[in-house]
Amino acid sequence: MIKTAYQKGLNFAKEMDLQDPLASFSDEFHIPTQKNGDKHIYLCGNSLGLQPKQTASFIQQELDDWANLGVEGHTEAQHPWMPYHEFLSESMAKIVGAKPSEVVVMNTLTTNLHLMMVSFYRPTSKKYKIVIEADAFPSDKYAVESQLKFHNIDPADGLILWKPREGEHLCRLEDLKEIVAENKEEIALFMIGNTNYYSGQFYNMSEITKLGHDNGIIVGFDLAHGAGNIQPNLHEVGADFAVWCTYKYLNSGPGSLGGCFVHERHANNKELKRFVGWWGHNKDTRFNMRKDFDPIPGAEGWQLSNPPILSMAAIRASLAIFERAGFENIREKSEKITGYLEFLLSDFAGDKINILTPKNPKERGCQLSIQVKNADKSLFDAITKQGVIADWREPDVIRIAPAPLYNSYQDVFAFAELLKKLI
Ligand SMILES: Cc1ncc(COP(=O)(O)O)c(C=O)c1O
Ligand SMILES: Nc1ccccc1C(=O)C[C@H](N)C(=O)O
Repeated sequence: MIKTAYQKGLNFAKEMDLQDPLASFSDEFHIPTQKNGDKHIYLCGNSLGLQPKQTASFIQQELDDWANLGVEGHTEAQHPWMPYHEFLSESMAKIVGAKPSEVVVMNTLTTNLHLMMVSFYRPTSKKYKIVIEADAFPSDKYAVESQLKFHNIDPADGLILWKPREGEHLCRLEDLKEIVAENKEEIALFMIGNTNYYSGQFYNMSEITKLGHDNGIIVGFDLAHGAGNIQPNLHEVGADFAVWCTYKYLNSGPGSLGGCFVHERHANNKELKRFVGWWGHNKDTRFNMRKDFDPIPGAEGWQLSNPPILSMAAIRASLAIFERAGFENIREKSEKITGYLEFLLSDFAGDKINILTPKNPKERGCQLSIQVKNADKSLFDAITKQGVIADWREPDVIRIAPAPLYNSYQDVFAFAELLKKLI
């Protein structure tokens, strides 16, 4: 009887894989291998995405051009290094729903967050507070606290935490509205991590942005867990700025460069204060060297330095896969495969498993954050021992993220069966 149910479940997962139009993409990635030679079940794209097989050749091309051309590669490489970041903008813009002139790949996430706050967090003695989710990623919290301190504002006064209610795990928009109603004259900035790294909750960006703008508040998003996972539609939503990394769902390698969005309404505002460097200067006169700073209109104008081409080559390799797969198809599979994971878990969850992530597919990406009653990290360690790579966040959450580009329905089925056996 049990065997039959198992077989039925497995057959269903196999059938879903057969019908999956993105199924062949998993062959384009290196799937980590266990010591016994079997492939791992990799459900950890929320932390570090897998390596596309074509990444090596994209990087090799730049190494070859460097070997053969030396400095001339800046202009003569197959993909000249001088404008290299421009080769990424169009594909990256599609991923975050922006115009190419609104996005730039540069630096890393926390650096970009600081650069954006230099420009967009301009506190006055009356309007100086920053709102952030209580469960924001630590780096974001450190960054906003240090910006407050930089402006001689005590975080105990200047930082407002948007918290879930007592006994709940998710933040409610009505509570953010309440915060605004109580502090509207004083709030200068919303800095919201979307999708939230811990709960997997994807907040309604249009409503948050409208709420902010209606009250004279600048709105910025950290899309570390959003980019390549959900569609943030940044231009339409009207956010002022956003930052993200490319090593999670964008599969560009550990510590790879980040992305940055500046809405086009700020593109030509030369009055905006910013920290600058020569790569943000007008390209026609950049090498005249002695000109006053003349920012490139749009997001490119926030660049500081000439970027690391080898890292950008990895991003080009990854974005080429997104172009071929089509982001809408990725989203479609994401909803299905995460829904399938949720279905399998709820089948045996009883009161043992609590999924923190919202049920509504429009309020989440592919990650489910799972709490198992009375479990400690030994459960996670047992899962790991059986070949599943997922991650654990203190105090008691296992994050599972089926990434539509390389995970199969059979991966999800195998994980659910394992968890069922272990709890
Ligand atoms: C939401 C969020 N913000 C910030 C970071 C830090 O990014 P970075 O180390 O690239 O600055 C991460 C992940 O590391 C993250 O998930
Ligand atoms: N970049 C890293 C380097 C080392 C270890 C973890 C990370 C992560 O990215 C963690 C991720 N931001 C998270 O949501 O947990």
